[in-house]
Order: sequence, then structure tokens, then C-alpha cells
Amino acid sequence: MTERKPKLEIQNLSVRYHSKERSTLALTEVDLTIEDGQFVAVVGPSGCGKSTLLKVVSGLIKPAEGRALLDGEVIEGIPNEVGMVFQNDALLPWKSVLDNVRLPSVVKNKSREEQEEIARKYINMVGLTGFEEFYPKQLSGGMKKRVALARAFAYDPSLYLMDEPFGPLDAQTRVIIGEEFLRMWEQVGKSVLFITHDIEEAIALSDKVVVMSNRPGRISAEFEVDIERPRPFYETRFDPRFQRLQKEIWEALADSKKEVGV
Ligand SMILES: Nc1ncnc2c1ncn2[C@@H]1O[C@H](COP(=O)(O)OP(=O)(O)OP(=O)(O)O)[C@@H](O)[C@H]1O
Repeated sequence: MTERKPKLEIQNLSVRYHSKERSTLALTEVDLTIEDGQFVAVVGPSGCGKSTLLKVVSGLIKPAEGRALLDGEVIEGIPNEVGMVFQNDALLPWKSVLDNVRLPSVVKNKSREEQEEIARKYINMVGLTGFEEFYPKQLSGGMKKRVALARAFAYDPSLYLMDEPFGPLDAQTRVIIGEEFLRMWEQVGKSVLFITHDIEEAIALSDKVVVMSNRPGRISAEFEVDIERPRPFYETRFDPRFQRLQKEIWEALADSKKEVGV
């Protein structure tokens, strides 16, 4: 039997930022594995190095120590198989919804027919059929976020890196978009590394929740989310297993904040 390689392996990772005045140890001794198709959320106090972790995986910064491997290969430069969704995900304002979602297929040199087919499929999945010819300025914040998600899914990466992707949305829209995102993810089943401040969002979406400690960030606890899928994004929070996890993660976070960094 051939052994399945993990999608992402982070091994003994340390990252240091240098400026004229000081050197900041942002991450230290971070070990994390994401299996193929696994959804992993990272929660942690502000400034603990969550975005730094994503920057290493997206090849934007080099570690001081340790390494990050994608499909068993050390990440050097921006990997093609990685798709990113960030908090302030900019759509191109001069392009329509259809053209924004078509972009990843243009980059991948797909035929015009395929570009449109893929874009329309994901626009439909995010419930924006009928808005193809609209421009970003004609859309609400939630609709723009849907377009950004449709564009990320149209890129079809093997690993999604998501940094507070629902951050700027109001609480209710956040739940609606979260539910839609979960349904879409269940269909594609790709690996995700998801950064959030929201413990409930982390549990509702993930297979594993990782807690990071204060700077220098390290992984202080890991929790398997043993709740079967498909899960309802909102109602799952009334499940006793969810509530138990919520309490445990909350306590782990409170402990991790007590650890003082250098
Ligand atoms: N370019 C940089 N130069 C110097 N220090 C940096 C740089 N980027 C981040 N840092 C520092 O590294 C640490 C980790 O930052 P990072 O943005 O990764 O944290 P975070 O957990 O994503 O924070 P937040 O939750 O507030 O977004 C912080 O102390 C930050 O000040």
C-alpha cells in the first residue's frame, strides 16, 4: 500500500523579521500537518504570527529555521497549487463579476468557452446568477465577498490559504456566507488553512482547530473536531460536542495569552 503524503507539513518553523532597530521573532518551533482534503483553522491572539505562517506557506517569506513542505516539496517562491483569500480581498473594480471570476481561468490559459463555463458555475454556486454583468461598486460587501470566493474556487487550487476571509462582514452575513462557503468546500473537498479570530467559525468549519500562543507564536494546543459532515454551519453550535470544544478552545486561548513572548 502506498502511503499518502500530507498536503502541507510545517516542521520546526521559526520566522524572524529584521529592521534597522530590532529583530522580531514572530514564530518559533511551529509544527503543523494538514492532510489532503483536511480543513484546519488557526486561532490565536492578535500579533501571534498567524499571517506570518500563511506568508511562509505562500512562499512570500523565508523561514529563519525549519521548513514548509507542499506535497513533500520544500516551498520556495509562490506555489501554483495555492489559492489565497484574504480579509480585504480586492476585486478588479473595472471588471464585471463574470470577468473577475473568469480571471483565474484566463491565467491558466483555458479556452474562452471554458473560462465562461467555469465562471458561471461558481457564480451560480455563490448565488449570484443574474449579476454577471454588474461591477464591484454595484454590489454589497457580502456580494463582493461571494464574488471573491467564487474567484478562489474558480482557481481550483489544491490548498486554500484563508486569512480572516469573512472579517469585514456583519455577524448575520458572516453566518450566511459561512454556510455557503461550507457547502461549496464540501463539494470540492480541498485542503484549507484558515485563519480566524472567531472560535465558533473555526469549529463549525474545521476538522482540526489549532491554537497559537502569544508572540513568538508557537502551537500551544490542537483540537480534533469530531462532528460528522455535512454539518449545518449555524445549528451545529447547539451540539453538545461543539459546546465542549468551544469551552476547551476558549480556555486554551486564555492560557496561551498568558504566555509572554520576547
Ligand atoms: N514586515 C514586518 N516587519 C517587522 N515585524 C513584523 C512584520 N510583519 C509582522 N511583524 C510582527 O510579527 C508579529 C506577527 O505578526 P502577524 O501579522 O503574523 O500576526 P497575526 O497573528 O496575523 O496578527 P493579527 O491577528 O493582529 O492579524 C507581530 O508582532 C508583528 O508586529
